[in-house]
Amino acid sequence: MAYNKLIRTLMIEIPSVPGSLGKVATAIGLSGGDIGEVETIKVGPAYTQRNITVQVENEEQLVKIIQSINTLEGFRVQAVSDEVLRAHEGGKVHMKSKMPIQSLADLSRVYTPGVADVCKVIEAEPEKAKIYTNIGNSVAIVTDGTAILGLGDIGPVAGMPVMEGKSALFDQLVGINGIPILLDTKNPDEIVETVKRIAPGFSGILLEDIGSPHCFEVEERLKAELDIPVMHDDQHGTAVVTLAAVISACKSAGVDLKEATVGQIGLGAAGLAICRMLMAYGAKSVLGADRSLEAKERLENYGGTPVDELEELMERCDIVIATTGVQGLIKKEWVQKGQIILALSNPKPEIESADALAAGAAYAADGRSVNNVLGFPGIFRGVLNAQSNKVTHPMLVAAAEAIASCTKAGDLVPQPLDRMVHERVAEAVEKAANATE
Ligand SMILES: NC(=O)C1=CN([C@@H]2O[C@H](COP(=O)(O)OP(=O)(O)OC[C@H]3O[C@@H](n4cnc5c(N)ncnc54)[C@H](O)[C@@H]3O)[C@@H](O)[C@H]2O)C=CC1
Ligand SMILES: CC(=O)C(=O)O
Ligand SMILES: [Mg+2]
Repeated sequence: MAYNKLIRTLMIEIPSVPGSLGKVATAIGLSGGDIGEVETIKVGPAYTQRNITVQVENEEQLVKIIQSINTLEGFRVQAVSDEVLRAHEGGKVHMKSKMPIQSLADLSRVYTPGVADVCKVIEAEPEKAKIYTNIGNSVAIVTDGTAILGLGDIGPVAGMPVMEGKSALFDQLVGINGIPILLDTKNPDEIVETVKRIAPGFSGILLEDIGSPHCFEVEERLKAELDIPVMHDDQHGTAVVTLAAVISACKSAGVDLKEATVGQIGLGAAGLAICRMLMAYGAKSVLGADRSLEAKERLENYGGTPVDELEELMERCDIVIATTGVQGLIKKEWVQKGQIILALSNPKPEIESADALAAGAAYAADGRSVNNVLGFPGIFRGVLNAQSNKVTHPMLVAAAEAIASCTKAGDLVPQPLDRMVHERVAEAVEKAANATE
């Protein structure tokens, strides 16, 4: 099933006569729905109850499907459930014990009194905590909830599904223990103070969905004040993956980045970091637009060129990247022939890739494929493997080049679930860390 549509499960009561399931399938198909799994819940003499999963474009189409099933004689949609919500029931991650605790001997080994000896070993030699606890493999995923995806300041608790998602990805892609930490403050001093105080339990800090401009100060201060690696994913994870996509797009389109003009729409956390990365990587010039004057001034301070009108930026640039959180911001008629367009906002892009391509773009991608999931797991795996206490610019460039090197000809980035990509990123980052230390 495609992942940009709504997925719903319909619980339907169907007459127990041959051909009934076919009638439901036809009703769903004629209304434009796409059928996934079909599950039989109960078979009775008169009625059979089935769960049918359908993929639909929008809520209106869902309503149409339900109405058309209900107009069939003897058929009734009893309930509609949301597969995505169902997948989140009870949360997506779970802290689990690695040790079986079946006997009293196990208990005294894993817990008291045995554990006290381990505490004393660590007290005498604190670095042994990395051997005898999971601190060496744990990263805090810290948010204040101020820029959750492109949903804005919805608060840390509403942002928890995203943090649990990052945690699940850390675990499954690179075996890191990612612990979500929700902060009940947006005050930079309090964020820094709180993260510093919880830092002893972790070997790295991934700042996530902390909005601009306070994210810049928070990250800089934590980097300076902590002796473990700190990275704001929305800035640097995104910049890494965007650079990888730009490298691939330039290669495929025969564009030399050193001769290219890049336009960045949205100069917040992601946008400013992307500009800085592309300028450092040698783009000829980087233009940037934002509705905030301060954001444009920040770009200018880093050597970029602010532009006031989006249309002007679209006209002047070979490569356009957007991270505003505003769905549909880029109009089809602004797209130039042969342009490379990365509309990276989640959950919905500034322009659909199909529309950008139809309007003449040579390459187009959105934030579901060009996504920092390709970056942050391998970056932290590499940094932890190298036992480095920082994430540096050369490590980020090495990560971007590793992602680009795993990309198939014609694609902009590799498939995020390809474990080999994350291994390559980790190796490249570890190598870059060892080269600088
Ligand atoms: N694909 C990916 O891996 C990633 C995508 N993103 C997406 O980028 C978007 C922004 O995220 P952040 O940079 O963290 O947020 P942010 O809040 O730090 O930045 C958003 C910026 O866009 C500007 N903006 C908003 N509306 C605008 C408009 N109509 N015209 C011009 N500028 C406008 C704001 O002034 C702000 O500077 C979100 O939708 C997020 O999902 C962010 C990180 C990773
Ligand atoms: C992917 C991500 O981190 C974001 O959209 O905020
Ligand atoms: Mg994010």
